[in-house]
Amino acid sequence: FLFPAPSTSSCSTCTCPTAICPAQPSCPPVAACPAPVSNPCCDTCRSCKKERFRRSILSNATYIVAEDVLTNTNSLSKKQKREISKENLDSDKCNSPALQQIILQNIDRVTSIGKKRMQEVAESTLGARYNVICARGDFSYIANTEEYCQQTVGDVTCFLFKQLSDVRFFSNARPGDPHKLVDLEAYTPDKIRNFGIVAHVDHGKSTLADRILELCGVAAPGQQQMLDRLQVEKERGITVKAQTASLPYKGYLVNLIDTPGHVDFSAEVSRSLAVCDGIVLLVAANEGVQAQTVANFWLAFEKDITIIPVINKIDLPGADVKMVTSQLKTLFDIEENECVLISAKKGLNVGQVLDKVVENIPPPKADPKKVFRGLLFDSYFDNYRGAIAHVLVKEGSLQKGQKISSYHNGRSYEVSEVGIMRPEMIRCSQLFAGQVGYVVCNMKTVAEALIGETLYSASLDRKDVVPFEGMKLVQPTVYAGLFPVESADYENLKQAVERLCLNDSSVTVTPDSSRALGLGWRIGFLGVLHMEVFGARLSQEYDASVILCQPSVEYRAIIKDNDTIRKRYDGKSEIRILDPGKFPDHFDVEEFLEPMVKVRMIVPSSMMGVVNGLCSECRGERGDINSIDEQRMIIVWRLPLAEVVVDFFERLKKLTSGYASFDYENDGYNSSKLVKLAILINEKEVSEFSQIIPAAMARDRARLLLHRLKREIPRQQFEVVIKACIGQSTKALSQVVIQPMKRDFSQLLKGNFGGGGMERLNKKLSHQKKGKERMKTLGNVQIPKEAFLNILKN
Ligand SMILES: Nc1nc2c(ncn2[C@@H]2O[C@H](COP(=O)(O)OP(=O)(O)OP(=O)(O)O)[C@@H](O)[C@H]2O)c(=O)[nH]1
Repeated sequence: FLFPAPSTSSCSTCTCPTAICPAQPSCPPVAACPAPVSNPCCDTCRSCKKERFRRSILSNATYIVAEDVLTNTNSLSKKQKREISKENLDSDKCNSPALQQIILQNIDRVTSIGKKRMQEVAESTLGARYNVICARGDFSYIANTEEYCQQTVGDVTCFLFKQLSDVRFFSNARPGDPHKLVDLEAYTPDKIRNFGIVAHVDHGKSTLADRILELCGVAAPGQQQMLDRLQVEKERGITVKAQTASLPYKGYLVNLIDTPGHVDFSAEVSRSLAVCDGIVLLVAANEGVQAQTVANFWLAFEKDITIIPVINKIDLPGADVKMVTSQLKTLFDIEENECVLISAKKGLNVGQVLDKVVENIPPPKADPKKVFRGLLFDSYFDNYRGAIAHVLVKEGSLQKGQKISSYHNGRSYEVSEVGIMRPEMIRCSQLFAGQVGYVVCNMKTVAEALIGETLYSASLDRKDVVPFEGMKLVQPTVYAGLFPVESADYENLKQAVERLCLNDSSVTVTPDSSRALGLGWRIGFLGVLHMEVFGARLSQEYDASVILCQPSVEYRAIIKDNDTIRKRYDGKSEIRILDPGKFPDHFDVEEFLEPMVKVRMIVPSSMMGVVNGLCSECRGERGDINSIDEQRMIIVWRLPLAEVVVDFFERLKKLTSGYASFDYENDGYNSSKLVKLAILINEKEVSEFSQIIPAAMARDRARLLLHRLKREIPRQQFEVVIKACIGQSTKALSQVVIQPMKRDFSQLLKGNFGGGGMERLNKKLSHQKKGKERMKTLGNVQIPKEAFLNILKN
């Protein structure tokens, strides 16, 4: 019996579950327990013994048994079972490091793909039959094995073992066991603090969250990025999804939300702030205030919530605390003495941050006396349990079995589980007013768990319920085609896309198709990084191979005020243009519109010139310029989004050697001259390569496309002319020629340059030329699929 479950009794040293022990109803509390190795009550009381045995079976128990006894487990006495397992305790195959590594590398959200992959890797590397059991929470099994490993990652426990014969999966933990459930009743609103950690990218949010988890005794020291659970988050070291953790601290329940720093995920930040009464605004001492810091400050300021300024990374040699405090004073009027100086990495002064949180952030405005009403602020999809909603309980309480309704969706549910994140899901008996937790209530899709939804007790009449102010829905800014690499994988990919979308409500999906790439989708994302993360998650979590095409933005066209013309566009006065195949006729359009963004950049003063040059090259309009200290300026430009999504940030980083930071927000539409850039190969249009772009970008884009096409299309028997043209015109904006393959007739000369040799050669060459001309008019250019992939790929 190798991995005892965490102690569930109120006494850490004595395993006696006090609540069911009639002999000793007052088992000493944890602190006062005098190390009773053999607590008398456990030996004398029958029901206690019985319960203990039941627990030993139903807790995380791994029985390592010999092959012959496995078939006969039922006949084993309880004692025998324990002894058998003890015998194997010394085995060096227990928790084998090789298996541990395989689990850590392959564990995901317990999808069958993840399990299969883990099994395959173990079998191929270790050359024996292996099996995997994965589940959330406690589970028990009897496995006949001689080598195994049990590992918990996040809220998933995984048992990978060399399989000698059958496995018996015992049962999940008892869901209703009151000993397992955390009781949060003591945390009344005045004992609760809800706050978010916000900062620019890489200023140390997740590291600070790790240290806070350690300080609150929830995590072992030294663990990293505990709130970044997705593989893509771990690999790239970025936070993509905001995560909550409810932690006990000095008699308070502090709910922290670790938010993403990258501009693409700023919607996550504003969503998180809806449930916070304050923020910890983190600034790295070596980099100072950056673009995202400014954006986050104003977000919190507008919401009128408490801001606790914290300067991180003070251990670094390049840390300049004076510079940061003066920047904070200039930009936000924050006094030097308000700042907490910490090193999240070293764990220095982290306690001071929590003390400030408790002292300065007000308790949530919540009323425990009323009937339940809660705000749904986030959700994700679990393959087994459907949508899991994260809620802030504003009034009353929420518990298992309670009937609730959703205000906007108008549906009713029965709550099957409530709990808090710590950072794994921990079941609780009840969630009380002011607390942040999760609720499972048989919502089938995330669409039902609408962000900003008001949940209320079904005992209330809908007309008496005041809904919470909804949250602003974020609109995608960039769109890209998504196709399976092999058309046969379409159905599998469809399922994967649907599931992933359930976890990421900010993407939009519309079916699309292409002659070259088959069936697929046009997907709307919040930015290019969001798009990359989506692609990476598809391959990592669903094992899918996908082609993500080059991103484009959503243009619009105002149709001329004429009934006949408007009829062609379903009577609409304004249309969205995403598909080049549906680009409207210029004569029908009054005006084309292109999306604009307000870009805020913080750059060293010495590099102002180059940055301004870049922005005006990108058709920008200059906005405000302010200095934040002697060395840094904050500059604002209004730029077309199409210019920003391509490679603006890379160019900015290159020009400023990485010293500039940037952040943008949508800023309406501008009138623009748009064109359709068509690619003609031997005078035939290949629609897959067509693009809608502002006329100003057409020439550069045409050159780039033609350069790629020339590289990718193999030489043919005849000459191939590739032209980039505007709209229906056949006049080339740019053109490249791929020379034909030629047969070498020079051997005909055989050194005979005079006489008939030269003549024969010329005759052959002229025949060849004529033949190729004929083929050029008749033949189709062969474009291999790989060429399509390489050109269309982002
Ligand atoms: N020297 C030093 N390094 C730190 C400190 N805090 C964080 N770091 C490092 O800074 C890097 C970024 O830290 P993260 O915690 O991932 O930053 P983040 O703000 O969560 O990043 P995003 O989620 O991508 O926005 C990591 O390499 C950390 O080890 C600190 O106090 N001192």
